[in-house]
Amino acid sequence: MSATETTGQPVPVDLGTLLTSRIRDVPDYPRAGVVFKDITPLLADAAAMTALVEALAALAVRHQVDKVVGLEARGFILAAPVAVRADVGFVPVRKAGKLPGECLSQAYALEYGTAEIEVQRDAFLPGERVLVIDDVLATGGTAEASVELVRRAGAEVAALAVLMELAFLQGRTRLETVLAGAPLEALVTV
Ligand SMILES: O=P(O)(O)OC[C@H]1O[C@H](OP(=O)(O)OP(=O)(O)O)[C@H](O)[C@@H]1O
Ligand SMILES: Nc1ncnc2[nH]cnc12
Repeated sequence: MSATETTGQPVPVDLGTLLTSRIRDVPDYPRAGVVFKDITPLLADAAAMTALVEALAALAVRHQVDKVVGLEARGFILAAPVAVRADVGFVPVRKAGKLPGECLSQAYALEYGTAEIEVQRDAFLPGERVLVIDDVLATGGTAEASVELVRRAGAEVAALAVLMELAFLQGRTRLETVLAGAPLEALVTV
């Protein structure tokens, strides 16, 4: 996206500013007291989505990953085009009961509930390097469970990337131990 100066020349807009401008706050959703970060305006904006996918694909390349993992459901929307752009495979981590065949499961709590996620046991070759992608890091429960699950499936978590980190919920601190030095990349922090 670009703004237009009085000269008529396009001026590049900072990525963080662009992404933030396309994420909408929805108070008291899905529960009273939660401010929900709605990414649908960003998904509907081709220029913003392109910039987001390019930034995440650059991380996949920089961290030399073999696979990109997306977390159901919003993580899928970001991770699948990133995998294509980075020319690596995509692996879905799904809510329990959705994947066929032998799966590994991990239960967890998130900002507004509890859930269980699964990955197929044969999703990775041993030691494959993986970039885990999600839209929002809130309490870190989902990210923590996914990192543990991916490791249990035999892969190495090279990095975890999120579109938006809600810093006041301290997910980054919670993830320090499980990440064990693997970087947490947040494109936007609020
Ligand atoms: O850091 P946490 O407190 O764990 O919260 C973050 C998670 O919450 C949302 O997922 P949700 O389970 O609502 O799934 P959705 O993508 O299917 O809407 C979001 O997409 C993250 O995965
Ligand atoms: N506040 C929030 N907005 C969007 N997704 C979330 N997942 C967990 N907390 C969230």
